[in-house]
Amino acid sequence: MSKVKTPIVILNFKTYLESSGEKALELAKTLESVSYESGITMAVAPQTADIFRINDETNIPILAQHIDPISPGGHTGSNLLECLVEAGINGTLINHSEIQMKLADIDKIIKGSKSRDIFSVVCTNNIESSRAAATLNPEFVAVEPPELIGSGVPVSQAEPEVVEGTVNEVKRINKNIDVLCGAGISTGDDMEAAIELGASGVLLASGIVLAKDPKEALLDLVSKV
Ligand SMILES: O=C[C@H](O)COP(=O)(O)O
Repeated sequence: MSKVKTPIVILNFKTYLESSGEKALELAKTLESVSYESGITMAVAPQTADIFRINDETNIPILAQHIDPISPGGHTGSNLLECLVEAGINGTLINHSEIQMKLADIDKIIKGSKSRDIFSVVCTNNIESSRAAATLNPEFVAVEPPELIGSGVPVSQAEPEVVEGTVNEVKRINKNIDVLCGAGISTGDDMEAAIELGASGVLLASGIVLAKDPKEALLDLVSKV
């Protein structure tokens, strides 16, 4: 698998109306334009229903928000890896704080993704869970203290020791794993602080999706990289 160029900004669309349907496509096109203008790698994690169209109409890297640990067959309402690959994903979030998984299932999705050249971003909530995630060899570990998610209080400024400690622990286990940080990130100062703490980028949502002008917010986010 070719290494994803860092620093990277991954925007999780979650299930906000501002990043659903037509607005998901519009936001993906905005990220594609800002990525091209700034030279900074950007990727989107839209809802499953929006993946195919975003892949069809843009060249921005796409992540699934979640992949169910299932094999093809009799399952209803699940996200099957093989189907998401055909829809056009390049990567996947795994174990996001809002849809957590068992360790064995995280391992299964990482292995299945690697075999299909899909990069994995395993979400964790502290240094200890980041250490455990690193032993499974994903491409990325994204540390996000749950209490800061959606708070507008950036982890890189509020809990820098969690970011720095995660970088140190993950790199001790496998120096090839890149660490991202997320939760409350929204400005260029937040991203600059994350990079200074050793992170290779950020995973964010509300600071951009709910911004009055998402393009302006994205340009500010990468203005100090
Ligand atoms: O996936 C993104 C994280 O949950 C952070 O969300 P947030 O940027 O709204 O705090």
